[in-house]
Amino acid sequence: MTNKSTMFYSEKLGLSPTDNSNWRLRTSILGAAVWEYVETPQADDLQSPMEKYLLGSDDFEPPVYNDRAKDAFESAIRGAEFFRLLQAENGTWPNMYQGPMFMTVGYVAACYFTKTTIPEAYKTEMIRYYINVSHPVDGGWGLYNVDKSTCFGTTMGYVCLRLLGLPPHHTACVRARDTLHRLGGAVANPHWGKAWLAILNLYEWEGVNPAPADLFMLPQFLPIFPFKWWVHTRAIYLAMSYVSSVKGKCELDPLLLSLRTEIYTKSYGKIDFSKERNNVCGVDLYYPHTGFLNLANNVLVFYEKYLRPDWWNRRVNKTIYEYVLKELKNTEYLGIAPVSAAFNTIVTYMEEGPDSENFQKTRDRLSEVLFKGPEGITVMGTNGSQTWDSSFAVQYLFMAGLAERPEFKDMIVRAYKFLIRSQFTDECADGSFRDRRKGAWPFSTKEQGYTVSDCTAEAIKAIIMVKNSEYYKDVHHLYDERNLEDGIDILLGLQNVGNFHFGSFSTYEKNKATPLLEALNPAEVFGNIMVEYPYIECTDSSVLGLKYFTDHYEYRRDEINLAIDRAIKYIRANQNEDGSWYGCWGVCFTYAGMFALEALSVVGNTYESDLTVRKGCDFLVSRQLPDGGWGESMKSSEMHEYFSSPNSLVVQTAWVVIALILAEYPQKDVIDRGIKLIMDRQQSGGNWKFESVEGVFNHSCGIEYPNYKFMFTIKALGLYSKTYA
Ligand SMILES: CC(C)=CCC[C@@H](C)[C@H]1CC[C@@]2(C)C3=C(CC[C@]12C)[C@@]1(C)CC[C@H](O)C(C)(C)[C@@H]1CC3
Repeated sequence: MTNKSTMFYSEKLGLSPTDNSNWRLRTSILGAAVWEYVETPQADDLQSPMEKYLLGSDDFEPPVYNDRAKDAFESAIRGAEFFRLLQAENGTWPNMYQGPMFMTVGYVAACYFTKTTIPEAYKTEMIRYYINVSHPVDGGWGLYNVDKSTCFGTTMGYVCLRLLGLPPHHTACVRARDTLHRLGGAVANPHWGKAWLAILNLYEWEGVNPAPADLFMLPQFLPIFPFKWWVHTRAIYLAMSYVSSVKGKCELDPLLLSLRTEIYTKSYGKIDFSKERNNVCGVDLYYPHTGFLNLANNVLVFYEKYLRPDWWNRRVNKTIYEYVLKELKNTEYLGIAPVSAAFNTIVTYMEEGPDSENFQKTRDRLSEVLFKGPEGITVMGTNGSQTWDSSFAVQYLFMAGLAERPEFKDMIVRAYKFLIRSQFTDECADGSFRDRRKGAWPFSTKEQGYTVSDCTAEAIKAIIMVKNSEYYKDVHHLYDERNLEDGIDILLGLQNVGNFHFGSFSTYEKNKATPLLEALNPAEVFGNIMVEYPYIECTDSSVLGLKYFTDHYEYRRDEINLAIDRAIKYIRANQNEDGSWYGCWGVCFTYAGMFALEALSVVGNTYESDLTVRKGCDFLVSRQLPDGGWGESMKSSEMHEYFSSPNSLVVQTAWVVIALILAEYPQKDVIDRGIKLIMDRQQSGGNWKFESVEGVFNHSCGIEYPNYKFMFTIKALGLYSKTYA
């Protein structure tokens, strides 16, 4: 057995893990990554160091340095040497993009519903994961892996464990069930939890608030027309509304019948489900219903029950299904993200049956969101973070002064080639209400198919860096720089320039409908999901990409400069009184502060010359901890106020150091102390350890970015040695 010698909780409970040495990560040139369990490994199919590292195997052999790095530059080199080991053949850095605890249920339920067998090794590891991240005190689960226990997390976790084969008397089940009952039982789930339970025939559809498919039939000019919502929300509700309007549910079987007796505090037959629609456990509730939503739900329930003719329902679902098929076509059957992907699998199965190509292809791609790590297997936030990480890796090696060293050339070329392959080359199907995408880049893979503003900007910058370097002239011909122009067109088109947060950038599209729609947010556990909002980080990255492009190319220069100008004004205007910026995708003020100060710096603003920069730096400096580093807790994201973590964290220290160096902060000793902390935390192999969750979404859900602890530290160390050499 080659599993890490640390004893996991699952082992304490007597569950044996699978053999780490049998797992292989199969990757495709477009970035797909699937873990396969090979029963008898072949001699020509050895595990790579990357696979061993990701699995946490004992036989992973890191480089060993017997001394401490003598200076920041040497420390950066060691970090990059280690990071190089983690790159896959295809140029990406596969990693366990874990956190959200409400994704795995989609995979398990979709398999159960469609009678798809989950391979034994996967089952074992999924059970292990749940057990190993269960709450140490009460055995439940929350919204993300280190959250307090919630009804949603605990119900989904419990149901998964049981469907994956753990018996009800197992200690893990007993503890989780007690916690679930204490939280009110499964009736107190939020909307998505209730929907999964209803699909599994563990709850009645009359107790689930409507996900009205009819909305997709409304005239397109109305703000409430779903294709104007945020891309994720509309993709989830599209497929969910199909299932909900036909009240789709699994066949009952003995296991489900038993589950019905386990997850509630009273007997199933005694529950009046119609009265439970709005029952949500207080611990879960992040975004309570508005009175308006409750009214709308009541009207819709009446409509669905008494007024909606069946022929109309069929017709609506026919339209919905056409949209689902378009989504599948546009995403090579992946769907935008795991939640909608699971719903899409169920919908294709219901509509076309188990033997259909659409169902099988959709189901088969589901395995790309699973990832095996030391604690087990979970469903990740997306099918990876490939493009985003590769763009950063290329850029930061250049910025750190490492890219033109021979030992790193291969790694950069591979990432550069991956970025080239990941640029969109075609448009979405007609009538799928998607914007132009040719020329843009996604967050994960080209096949996933969704443009993201900052991912496009960062990829553009990375590619130009390679194109500009003489050292890489042998690979310049691989990319025709005219293709950058398409990317620039898309990026310029993404800026919000109406009366909505003028000058800002959102994530996937520009804002298309009023934020007043948030009054209809039915999800209860997430805020700000109905429409596109402006984001400081997306705006900052867009400035970085546009500025770097216009420094090297003539194309649309005036418009680019105007866009930059507007974005910078937006960034300035959205600084808080105290000099901070709130970050939505990383934890939290340190993350946004770094991006904002870098954007301001590339257009020439420094601590000396600019008041916004000065306030931004002073805010960050005032949060330095006695050990010289910085650390921020997830609580900042939830509470919109700076909460320091008790100890400094490497990633956030790197973010702040980068910000201060780029802003030309005058007091070098402040920066020295941050750099010292990063160097002190470097392990003997040149790596850094995971310390705390780095990312977040929708203000409430933490998500890990395992590559950040390498990329930002290397950037900080390299910039430091360049600046003060
Ligand atoms: C509440 C819902 C709809 C749940 C599904 C989860 C998705 C919405 C999350 C998971 C990963 C996620 C946080 C992500 C992003 C959006 C929301 C995602 C896809 C984006 C692309 C937004 C823009 C950001 O700058 C950045 C590129 C970092 C992230 C990456 C991950």
